[in-house]
Amino acid sequence: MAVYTRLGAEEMAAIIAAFDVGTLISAKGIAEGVSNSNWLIETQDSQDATHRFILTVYETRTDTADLPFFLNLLDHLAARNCPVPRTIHDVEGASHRFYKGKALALIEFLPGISVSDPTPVQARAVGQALAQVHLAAADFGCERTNSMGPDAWRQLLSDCRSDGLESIAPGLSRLVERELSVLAAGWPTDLPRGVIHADLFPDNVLMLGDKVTGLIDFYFACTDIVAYDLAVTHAAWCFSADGAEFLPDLSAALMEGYESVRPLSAVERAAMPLLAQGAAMRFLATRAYDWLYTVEDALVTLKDPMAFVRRLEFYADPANAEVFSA
Ligand SMILES: Nc1ncnc2c1ncn2[C@@H]1O[C@H](COP(=O)(O)OP(=O)(O)OP(=O)(O)O)[C@@H](O)[C@H]1O
Ligand SMILES: N[C@@H](CCO)C(=O)O
Repeated sequence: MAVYTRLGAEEMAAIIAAFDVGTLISAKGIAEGVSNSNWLIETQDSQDATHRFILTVYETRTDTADLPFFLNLLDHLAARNCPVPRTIHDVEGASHRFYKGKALALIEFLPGISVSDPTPVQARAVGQALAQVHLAAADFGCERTNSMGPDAWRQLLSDCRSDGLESIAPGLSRLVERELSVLAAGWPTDLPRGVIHADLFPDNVLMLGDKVTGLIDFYFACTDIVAYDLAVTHAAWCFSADGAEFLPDLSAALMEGYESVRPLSAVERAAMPLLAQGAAMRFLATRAYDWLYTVEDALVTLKDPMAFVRRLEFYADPANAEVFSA
């Protein structure tokens, strides 16, 4: 359940009035998502036409200093025909406002649903959309450090401590230690960098049939290795949810879709197995940390770290490197 902030009807109407999008006629809290509070907003304009928006109130996990990067990026990509929501600027032209000390933004509502069992055709479309974002962001001009990069994984996993990792699964601390050394020794420094989404899981993609209608939740977007974003997306889309089964048809379709728009260079392709190990480590780290330290009565459903331990083991096996070959 992700509505942490309570807003009365009059408060909501006053907030919406600052955006010049008509009169508020309904506001429904959205259950999905864990970081911020979200509402589906409906308004009516002077011609009685209705319009839909998403209102987000940013909670503690989002640093408001990063909002110009996230929100300007949406506008930049939307202007270049990427399927991302535009931000609605307020009557003063600002992309976000503050209400009772919290930042909020109104963004375009996009139709579509998040698929749970993607088909290869859908995976191909996601690969294309991701590559389109990478190309369209090339002239964005703003930078943001990846707050979930290799240093953050190491810190989170060290905070989990060996006994914490062992309580999740016997042998996990050894595996993590070994793989962190492999990643530290080989993490590439010479690959093309750019703006990446960094969290393109199926729940962050809206689809209608085989068409991608929305890429959402850009709140981990940052400047990093572009091919790493493809590795994150591969880890997120090409396995059964528990990570036990690799889905080769989805993998081939995702890679093919991506490369139909932005072909990988030879060095990027050669780095993919290691980048994918890094991607698996990133989600293993955040999930393990949340698994150990989220208070029991929190409203969120915890995500299983083992699902990414299995992916890490898959990517670390040299026999599987061929999934990234041309
Ligand atoms: N532009 C949009 N159009 C339509 N629906 C949207 C849009 N943005 C968000 N949603 C809906 O709101 C939900 C939550 O959005 P989002 O994933 O951005 O929230 P969050 O709390 O930041 O997520 P998380 O904690 O998973 O990172 C989505 O699953 C989707 O159902
Ligand atoms: N998409 C992430 C959560 C946000 O970092 C996960 O599934 O673990």
